[in-house]
Amino acid sequence: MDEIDHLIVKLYEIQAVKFGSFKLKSGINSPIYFDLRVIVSHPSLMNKVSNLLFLHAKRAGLKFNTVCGVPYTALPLATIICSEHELPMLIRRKEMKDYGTKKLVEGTVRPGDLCLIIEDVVTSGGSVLETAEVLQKEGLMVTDAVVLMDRGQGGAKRLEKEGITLHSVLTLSKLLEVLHKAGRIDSDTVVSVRQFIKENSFETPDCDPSINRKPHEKLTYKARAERPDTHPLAARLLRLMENKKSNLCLSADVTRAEELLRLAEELGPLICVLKTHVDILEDFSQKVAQTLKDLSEKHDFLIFEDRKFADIGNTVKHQYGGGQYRISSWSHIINAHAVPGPGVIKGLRAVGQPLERGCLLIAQMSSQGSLATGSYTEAVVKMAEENSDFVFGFICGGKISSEPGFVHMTPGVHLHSGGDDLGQQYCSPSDVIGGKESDVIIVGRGILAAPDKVVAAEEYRKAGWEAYQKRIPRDYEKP
Ligand SMILES: O=c1ccn([C@@H]2O[C@H](COP(=O)(O)O)[C@@H](O)[C@H]2O)c(=O)[nH]1
Repeated sequence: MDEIDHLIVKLYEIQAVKFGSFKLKSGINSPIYFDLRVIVSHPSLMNKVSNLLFLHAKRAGLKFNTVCGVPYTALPLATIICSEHELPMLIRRKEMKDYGTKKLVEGTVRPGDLCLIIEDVVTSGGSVLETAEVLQKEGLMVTDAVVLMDRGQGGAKRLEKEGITLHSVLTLSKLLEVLHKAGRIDSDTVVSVRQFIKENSFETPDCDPSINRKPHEKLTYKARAERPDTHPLAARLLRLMENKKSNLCLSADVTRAEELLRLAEELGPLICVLKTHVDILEDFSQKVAQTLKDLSEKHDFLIFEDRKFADIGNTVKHQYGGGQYRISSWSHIINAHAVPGPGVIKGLRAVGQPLERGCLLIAQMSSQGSLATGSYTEAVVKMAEENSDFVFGFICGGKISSEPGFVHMTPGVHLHSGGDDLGQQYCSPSDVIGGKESDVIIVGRGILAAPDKVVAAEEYRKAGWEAYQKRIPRDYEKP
C-alpha cells in the first residue's frame, strides 16, 4: 500500500467516508457520504492531508502567492499549509459582520495576487466558485483549486468553464478501488456508488439550473430575437442591437434634464439602451419624459429606469405606476432585486405587462463586497425562469443563464480597469462581452467624464461590438 492507499483506508476508518443510504440536501439518497469535517480530531491525518494538498499543487507547477481554504472544512487545512510553508493566508467569511470592517475576506488583500483555493471535497464545484467569486471581487486572481477528493460529478468541468482548473489528490474511482481491494467494501457497493455518480452528475441539466444548458454564445442577437420563446421586449432589444451594431447601454447619470436630453439626442444613434436614474434629476417633469420617449423612437433605443425595486408587491406597484415619476409610462425596462421574493415581480408585472414592458432581475452587482453571489445568483436565475413572461434578463457580471431569450446586461464597464473610491469595480468591454459572455455593456462615467462624449461612446460601441463579433465568428458571417 502506498501513501495514498493508506490515507484512503484511514479516511474510511475514521468515517470521513461512509457507505449506506444517506439523504442529501437535495432530497435524493446517496450510497456514499463524505464528512471530511471529522479529520479535525485526527491531527496527524490533518498534517498528512495538508501536506498532500500542498505537494499536489507544487507537482502541478502551480504558482500562487496566497492561499484560501473554502469554509469551513478546508480552513484548517489551508492554515496548516500556510503555517508550514510561511505563505500568507486569506480567510473568506461566509457571512458578513454587521459591525466593524464588514469585510468578506480577512487578511491582507493585495489586488493582483494569485490566490490558490483549497477544498476538501468537490461535487458540483459550487462552493469553490462562491469562494472564487468573493476573492475575485476583491481584485485577486484565482486560476486553480486543489481538492482532496473530486467526486467526479461535473464539478471540474463547471469550474473549468469559469477559468478555474481543479487539481484533485484523490478520485472516487481510486477510493472505491482501494477500499474494495482492502476488503472494506464489497463489489455491490462499488457498482451502486458508480451507478449513483453516473446518474447524478451535475452535468445533467436538471441537477443544477445554472449550468450546462444550451449555449447561446454561438447564436447571434438576431437569431435569439427570432426564437418563439424570447420575450417580446428582449426580441425588440436584440433586433435593434443587431440593426444598430451596438450593445452599448449609456448610463446617463446626470442631474439636469437638459443634459439628459442632449445625451439622448447626440448619443442616441450609437446606443441600444439609455439608462436613467430619474431620482437624481433636479428638474424632472412629464414633459422631459415625453421628450425622452420621442428621442428613443427617433434614434431607436430603449429606455431603462434603473430603479432597483426591492419592496413588497403592493408597494412596488405604486412606485412603478404612480408617484411623481410615473416610471411605467415612459420606461421600457425596469429592474428589481429578488430579495423580497416573487411578490416584487408580481406587483411590477401587474403594472408593466399591459404596457408591454419588461423587467431585469439583479443577480450580481459590480460593487466590491456585493452579497449577490453564488447560491443567491442561482436562486435569482430560477426566479427569472419562473417569471419569464415579464422578466427577460439580468443585471449581472457575465452570462449566468444559457436560455437564449434572456438578456444579460453588465454595469461596471470601463476601457481602463480599476474602480472608484466608493466600491465600484470595472471590467473592460472585451472582458464582459467576450470573456464573460454578457450581452450588453452599461457604461456611465467612461463616457460621461470623457472630453468628447460622442467620440468616447463610439469607442465603447466599437469595443463592445467587436467583442461580440469575435464571440460568434461563424454565425456572424451568415447573412
Ligand atoms: O451592480 C451594479 C448595478 C448598477 N450599476 C449602475 O450602473 C451605472 C454605472 O456607472 P459607472 O459610471 O459606469 O460606474 C450606475 O448608474 C450604477 O448605479 C452599477 O454600477 N453596478
